[in-house]
Amino acid sequence: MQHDQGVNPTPSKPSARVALLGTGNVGKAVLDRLAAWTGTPRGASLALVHAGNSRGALRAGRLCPADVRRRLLDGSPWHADPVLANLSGVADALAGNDPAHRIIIDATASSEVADNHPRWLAQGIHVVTACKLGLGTTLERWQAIHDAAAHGNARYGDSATVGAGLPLLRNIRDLQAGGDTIHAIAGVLSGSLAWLFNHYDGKKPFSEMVDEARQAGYTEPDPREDLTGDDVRRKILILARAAGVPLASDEVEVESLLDLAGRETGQDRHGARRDDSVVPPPLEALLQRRHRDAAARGAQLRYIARLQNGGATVRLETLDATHPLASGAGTDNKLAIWSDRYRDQPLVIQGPGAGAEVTAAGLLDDALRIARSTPD
Ligand SMILES: NC(=O)C1=CN([C@@H]2O[C@H](COP(=O)(O)OP(=O)(O)OC[C@H]3O[C@@H](n4cnc5c(N)ncnc54)[C@H](O)[C@@H]3O)[C@@H](O)[C@H]2O)C=CC1
Ligand SMILES: N[C@@H](CC=O)C(=O)O
Repeated sequence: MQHDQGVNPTPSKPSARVALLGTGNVGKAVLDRLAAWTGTPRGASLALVHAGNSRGALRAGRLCPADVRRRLLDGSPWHADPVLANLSGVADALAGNDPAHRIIIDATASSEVADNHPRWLAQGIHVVTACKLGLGTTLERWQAIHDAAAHGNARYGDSATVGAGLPLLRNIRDLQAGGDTIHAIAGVLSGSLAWLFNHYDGKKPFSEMVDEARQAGYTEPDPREDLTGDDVRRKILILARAAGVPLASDEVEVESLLDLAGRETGQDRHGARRDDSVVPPPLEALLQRRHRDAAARGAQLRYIARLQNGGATVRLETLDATHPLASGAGTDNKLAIWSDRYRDQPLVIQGPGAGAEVTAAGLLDDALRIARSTPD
């Protein structure tokens, strides 16, 4: 599968036609970034022709991103026309008479949209995605995406799926392209949990902080996806598969924070869900105690994913302050990669790993790389 790495800037080629799916936290930030590029070469290289969400869609020869954004803010109706809103019509929106690239930007968390990635790729439409459900769930879907991209000679821009656009996948691929085998990777891959554990002091309820992280746009649309470890499971799967270890989803051993609390009290996750709080009282108590114990020895709580010896784990760890993965602030993700050339000391990449702006930037970096390449 071709990824979005080749850059071949050629002035005066037709603008790539772009469809944006999803106008939530990330999609809005994509629109803001596109609006800020109006009248610039970057803006000229990407023509937004379709913007859709679960309510409907807008479509035109060239949509004005600022207008689309305004219509979201003022609540103007979006066409609920099934032809426009229906995913099967998105490819039509991208059709044109010139050989311009066609790009779908997926800023949804929708499995239905991810199901369509292989179909679009097979049609030669490039897909750029923040959604991890394409590469980070079943091996069958992951394989279908690879096969379809090869068949359609299309690219799959996945920078935003892990690390919210940090160059994690790119470095793993570059190392392998240079002849290295990836031996192991380990890191903090959840921006929301990093933010939570960086700010939690055991005084303010963890549940309130989860709500703050949600409002700041760091969590998944459903924060339980972060707390159960499902989001990190998908990310370590995406990294592992890119590193040449084709793990199935259930081969990742995940310690869900929700189950962790349930195990202590004998209440299962479903029992905990019935009281309708995202962070049930047993988890509050458990985190308070784990935080107090860690702080007493100057250590940090970190939710760590590891790929080693062909297996992967995700769990809450207490790391000494001097541990290479312990440092970091805000939503920082931090990934250590061991390979042939980085055998003793790993390559370490760190930076903000959640948030609408960085994610939108990662998506549009991928889209620009595609737009600047020569259509095949
Ligand atoms: N928030 C972050 O820091 C990061 C988020 N992501 C990913 O970005 C994606 C979007 O996240 P948010 O913007 O926070 O979600 P959100 O819930 O704010 O927005 C999702 C959008 O998708 C739309 N949508 C749902 N089904 C659709 C369909 N069938 N067709 C068209 N649109 C549809 C919804 O109407 C909504 O506009 C998720 O997959 C998330 O995992 C990735 C990296 C970082
Ligand atoms: N919910 C995710 C957002 C980015 O993928 C996270 O917390 O990292």
